[in-house]
Amino acid sequence: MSMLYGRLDDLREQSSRRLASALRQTGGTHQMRSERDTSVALYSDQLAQYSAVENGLCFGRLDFDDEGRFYIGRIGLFDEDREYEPLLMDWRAPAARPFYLATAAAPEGVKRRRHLRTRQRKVVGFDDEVLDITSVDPARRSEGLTGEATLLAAVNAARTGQMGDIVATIQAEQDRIIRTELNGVVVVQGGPGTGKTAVALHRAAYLLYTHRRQLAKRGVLVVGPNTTFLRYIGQVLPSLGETGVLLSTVGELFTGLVATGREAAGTAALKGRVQMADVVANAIRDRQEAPALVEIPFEQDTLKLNRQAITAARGRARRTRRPHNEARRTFVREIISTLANQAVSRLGRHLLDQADIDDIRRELREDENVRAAVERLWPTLTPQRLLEELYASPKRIARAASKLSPAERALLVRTPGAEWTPADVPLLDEAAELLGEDDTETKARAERRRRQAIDYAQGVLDILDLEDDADPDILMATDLVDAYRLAERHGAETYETAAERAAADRTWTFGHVIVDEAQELSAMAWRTLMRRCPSKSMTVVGDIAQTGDIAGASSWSEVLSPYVMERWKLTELTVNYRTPSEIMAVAADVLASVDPALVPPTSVRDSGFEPWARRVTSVEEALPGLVEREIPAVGDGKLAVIAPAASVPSVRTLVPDAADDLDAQVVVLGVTDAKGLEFDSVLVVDPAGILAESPRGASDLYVALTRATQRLGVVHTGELPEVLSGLREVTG
Ligand SMILES: Nc1ncnc2c1ncn2[C@@H]1O[C@H](COP(=O)(O)OP(=O)(O)OP(=O)(O)O)[C@@H](O)[C@H]1O
Repeated sequence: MSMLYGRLDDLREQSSRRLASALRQTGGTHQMRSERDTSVALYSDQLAQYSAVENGLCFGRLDFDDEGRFYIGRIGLFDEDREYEPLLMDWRAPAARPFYLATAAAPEGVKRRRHLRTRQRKVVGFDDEVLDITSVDPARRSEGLTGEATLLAAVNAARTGQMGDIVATIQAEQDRIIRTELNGVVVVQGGPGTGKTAVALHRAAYLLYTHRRQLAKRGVLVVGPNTTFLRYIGQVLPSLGETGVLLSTVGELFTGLVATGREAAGTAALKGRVQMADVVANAIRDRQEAPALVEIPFEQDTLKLNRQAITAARGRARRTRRPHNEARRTFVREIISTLANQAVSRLGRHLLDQADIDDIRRELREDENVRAAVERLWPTLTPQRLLEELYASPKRIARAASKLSPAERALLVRTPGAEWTPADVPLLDEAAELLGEDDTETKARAERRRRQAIDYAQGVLDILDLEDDADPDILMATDLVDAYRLAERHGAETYETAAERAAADRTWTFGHVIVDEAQELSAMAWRTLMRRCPSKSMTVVGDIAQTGDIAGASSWSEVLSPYVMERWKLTELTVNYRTPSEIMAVAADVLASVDPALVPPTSVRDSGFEPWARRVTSVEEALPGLVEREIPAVGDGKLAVIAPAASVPSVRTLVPDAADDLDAQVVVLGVTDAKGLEFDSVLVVDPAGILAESPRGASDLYVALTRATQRLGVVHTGELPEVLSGLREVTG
């Protein structure tokens, strides 16, 4: 072990030396500077990676029948002095696969698999498995687990509020999914706690390792349901030495806008329906107006546009099939030409030459009244303006959404200035596609960046000039020219990771997209995501049985077939690593009430703790004491109180130490925010309230019950819902 850490230290020192020397270089030709920037980025990345893999650098060893052996770890290390012989095998390398897949029945030449337990840089223990067919006991329940002792230690450990990586104990069914080929859509369906999120993140690391060249350029996007969840999983990829992945919610994908507004569940569900794509398209056409007559005062005269002329211009513009803001140019040209003809014939065509006619056109184009008229007939629109003005006007909604019922249309009405909601984002994105990019802000940003680069280049040249001790007055002008040129070249080659560039660009398309809790996404959100991934290289991870959002999915085929028809591959995870069997037995009844055909995943272990229910006369009175009593039981771990969304604020006041950030020991959450998370102990408050709160209430209760890794208690005031009759009632 010390040899491996010695090698890691050498590499770290080498990179910091190179980084320091790159940082010391200043000036030089533009090419030297851009090379320097690339080196700085490269060495900084290397240093970040070396620190990230410090913990648990090496976690396994494979001994082969032919007496060969090698160590497995987070990254590959090679012996420089001995022709780069491998010292440590990267877990993602094909040669490392038997560590995850070899079994006694199919040992792949492996004699022994060793899982190493390390603390800081020391080995503190190990578990060996001898892959010997005669040792297979067919009666053992856990047969088929890889590295069972290490796995059980990992799943039993107290939770920290941050998801950890599972690189040392990936199971065979998970490994197969992680290493599925890059192309095409892979769906990972699995019950709660089956490691879907873990698999998705390890797959991102695997794909970046295996297809580095292809993916580093376009980047990988991981989409999660909310920012709490993204924070929870945020450390996993860095701990695997990967930092260039963009983590985002769908609500954050519309660059330059924060969609934190809230709205009624029915409104959000409606906005998620695929029919909204037509509503947005109709809303844009509706803005291309053709009134019976428009009169435009121009100089001493009044020019007239009748409906026929407007419709003709509009037809031409529409036939370009360009987005609204781009087609506007054609519309303007047609209108100006109609108006110019009128003006010319009134003045007398024979009195004017071509230069006069050109002047008239120019004057018309610049005239305030003409501009205002054109703006009314074919306005320049941003997605924000389009939607805001649509929501503000029941009349506009009626025209754009004639296929919706009056009650549905009423759900869309909203006063201008209200905050954008997550369900608005796919609509804004749809609108942006149909309107054409309004890139004023991007252009302004690029211009600012260019100016900074010019200032920098100018600064460098100034220094060089001074060093040359030349006449500053003469050099000024040429320097300026050079500075522009240098800055431009320099700017084009500035090093930014794909993830950074992608985050600043709405139209960025990714090399691979991973969608977690994918069952929650609406049809409109899928359209947004599919646009970000034209190659349709995607990993879609979720559990149809856990769908809580009314706009969410009821079947993978329904979600995916509009984009890839039947060309997607279903993979399944069946073992639950989180929830112990005692809790799963209770959750299984709830699952059966969602759909009797659904099969719950099999728990990998028992906890020895029986979940309970307690009927109380008042939650206000009882809950603080129950929380107090539960805290010592979780020790260093975490406790979550999960309540119906509507009662979360009041429940929070009952648990004084509770916070909504996951670092706190006790958190109070609604089901939506608890999705994908886990805690050592969970208290579910008011299960009947959770069931009643949404048409998908049973799925929500199933999610709430399956968040616990050890202990579960249910607190209720009225009768315990029928689906929980398997719980033991306790008193006192
Ligand atoms: N092979 C493994 N080794 C160790 N721990 C594992 C393994 N697979 C999963 N786990 C652990 O099980 C827990 C559940 O995993 P994860 O959150 O990925 O499940 P999930 O399927 O996404 O669950 P849900 O659908 O409820 O969100 C995590 O703590 C994860 O680290």
